[in-house]
Amino acid sequence: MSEIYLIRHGEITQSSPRRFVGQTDLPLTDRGREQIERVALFLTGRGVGRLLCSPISRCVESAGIIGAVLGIAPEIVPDLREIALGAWEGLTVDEVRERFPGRYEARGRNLAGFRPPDGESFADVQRRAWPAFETAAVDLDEPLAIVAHGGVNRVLLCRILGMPLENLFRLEQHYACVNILREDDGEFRVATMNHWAE
Ligand SMILES: O=C(O)[C@H](O)COP(=O)(O)O
Repeated sequence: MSEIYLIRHGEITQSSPRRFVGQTDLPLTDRGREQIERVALFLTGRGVGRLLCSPISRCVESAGIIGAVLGIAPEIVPDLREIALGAWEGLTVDEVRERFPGRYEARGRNLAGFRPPDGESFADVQRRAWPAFETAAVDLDEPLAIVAHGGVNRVLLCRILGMPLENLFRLEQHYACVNILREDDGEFRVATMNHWAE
């Protein structure tokens, strides 16, 4: 049995009102870097031998900070990238409602299956992210750390918890939170969810 630390990247700049981010490449804020430095300290001494991250720069940067402290080179895993929100990326909820009437509400009724134009559904994300996660996380000899996203972490947690994707936003994922998972004989358990410190 070994532990998997599933982490969300640190804070990024968000405008107010909030805009859909998806795969848009936004950098960490200074606060986000500090949050991740605290995660690196939390992981110190826990025997983490491998560090994976999404290819999007907020995760690459977060993993770089953690890797520098732990002395591990991060490995990029393309299938851990955040959900593609296509034509909705960069828009506010009001702008989506204006440009795509009724679609924001349609998404709310079908979070698992709804795809924005040129985008993905959460079921699509689960289909690609779960095999990437599982391949890396079974039969571990030493603890593993993964830096990914709010959407990716939630679909992985839903799968482990046996929760329908329709409920995924009930799972909180703060910036720089750590979820502690345990794997035994191909079975995963969630030991701690959304652990974070300010
Ligand atoms: O807010 C969004 O549109 C995306 O889910 C971004 O999530 P992330 O900040 O965890 O990448």
